[in-house]
Amino acid sequence: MLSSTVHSYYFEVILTTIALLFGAIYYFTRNKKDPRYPSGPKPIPLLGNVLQIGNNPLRTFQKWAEEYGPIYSLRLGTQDAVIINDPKLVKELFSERSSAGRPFNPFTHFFGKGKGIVNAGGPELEAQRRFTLRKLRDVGLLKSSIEEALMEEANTLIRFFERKAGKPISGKRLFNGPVVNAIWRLVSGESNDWDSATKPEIVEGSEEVIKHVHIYLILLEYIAPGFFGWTQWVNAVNNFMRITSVAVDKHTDKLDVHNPRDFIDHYLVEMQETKDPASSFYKENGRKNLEAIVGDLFVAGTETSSTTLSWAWLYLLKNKDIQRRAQKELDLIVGESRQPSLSDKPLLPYTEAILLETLRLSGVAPLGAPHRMTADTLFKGYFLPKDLTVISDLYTIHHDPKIWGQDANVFRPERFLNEAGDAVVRHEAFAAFSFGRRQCIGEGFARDALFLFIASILHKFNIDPDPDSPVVDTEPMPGILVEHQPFKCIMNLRKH
Ligand code: HEM
Repeated sequence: MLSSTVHSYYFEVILTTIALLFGAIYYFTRNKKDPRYPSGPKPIPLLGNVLQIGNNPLRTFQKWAEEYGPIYSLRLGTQDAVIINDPKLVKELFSERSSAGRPFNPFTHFFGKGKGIVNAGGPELEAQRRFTLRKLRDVGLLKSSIEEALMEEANTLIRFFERKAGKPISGKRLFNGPVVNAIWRLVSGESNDWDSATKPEIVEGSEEVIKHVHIYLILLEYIAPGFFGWTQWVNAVNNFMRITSVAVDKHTDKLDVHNPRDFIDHYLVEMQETKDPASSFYKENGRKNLEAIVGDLFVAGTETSSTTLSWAWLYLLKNKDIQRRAQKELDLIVGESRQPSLSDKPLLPYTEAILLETLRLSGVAPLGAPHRMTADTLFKGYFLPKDLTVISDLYTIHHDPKIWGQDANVFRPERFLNEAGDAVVRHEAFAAFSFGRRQCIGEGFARDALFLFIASILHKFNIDPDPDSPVVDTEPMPGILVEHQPFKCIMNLRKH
């Protein structure tokens, strides 16, 4: 009896030893890297470098950039990643087809189930991306209706501030309504009064999705979904997708192929003209892609744009002299009797420079969106294996004193102007919308919308401090996007 217990004990010890040995061999062979793989901070088993990243990832990445240079590696849990913080290198690598994949992400995947743009890949993505980009950029019907819609949104914003003039207002979430409405108009042609007592369904729906996003959702989906918010988030996404699906149904019923009015109409026309069953625009596949793209435009476009606008408000609140210089330019070009329009843009370089400097300094999408290598690649002597995650550290690029000078952390719109101060200059290291094959497709729309909103408000109002609330500093709060601290301001009508 005793001998059989001892026997089975030894047997278990031997089995465990063999299992551990195999585990160790697997771990070390799996982690044995090509000698040309970029180096980086030393990871620990299972957690990788996660603990070293700490509670201020942006600062940690800046420190690692100094220590390890423009390309270095990290291990995020069991996932290998390479970080790039040199604008030329990001541009060059992201222009290559082999860097244009996306790693699996439960959030974006839940929205599009691999369809659409943000989370898709391969030839289907290329066709969908090309079509959407063309429609957003086209100087055609859609483009002119976008301009008209943006002017109206800017006007609603002015009326909103007129009613609030002289009273303290919170600078947080101030621009969600107009931004969501502008994108919804572009997509569905429908306009809603975001400032009404009951929030329009689309504003409420997209705010719910954002409200329930937090970084722990990814892990907690598997542990206690109801308690930690996964279920609420899934419900919010399903509700949003229902709104989209209803809009597509309505458009299908009323479609006039000779007179497409908005993005959904344009897409439905493309679907009708597609006769090849293998095409990503064909029937059911086309419908799935269309609904996924609508979700993508909201996920990628709303929070980025409205947070950028809030940052502009904070920078302007803290820089009265910059407000005055922009207002001087606006008074000279636009005058008193009308609202600024997009056609004024070339003559309002200082106002545009305010927007560019806000995009640079705030860095709302600090790490862009992660890419995935789709093939083994040798890049600048470094070996980047297939399936490696590649992250562009746009925040470090935008705050690098070697690029922007010793005042890299100062809000100074002049850095985007020529010497005479009368034209905007292109800065090669300006990376807010990233570069290459997955570069933001909403850049033109975002730059037009944000420019028009900033110009229209500065034309009419001064942004002043609330004497009862301290003016906060501009140190960002770390998160998925870079958010400012809560602040209050008072909008005072200007006396021309
Ligand atoms: C201030 C506003 C915005 C900023 C800073 C911004 C920034 C970015 C960045 C950094 C990326 C990642 C690019 C990459 O993967 O390398 C991206 C992707 C994307 N953006 Fe934007 N974006 C903004 C507004 C918008 C708007 C208004 C829309 C749509 C109307 C939009 C639609 C998209 C889409 C669909 C993608 C995914 C592209 C792809 O996967 O191929 N963005 N954006």
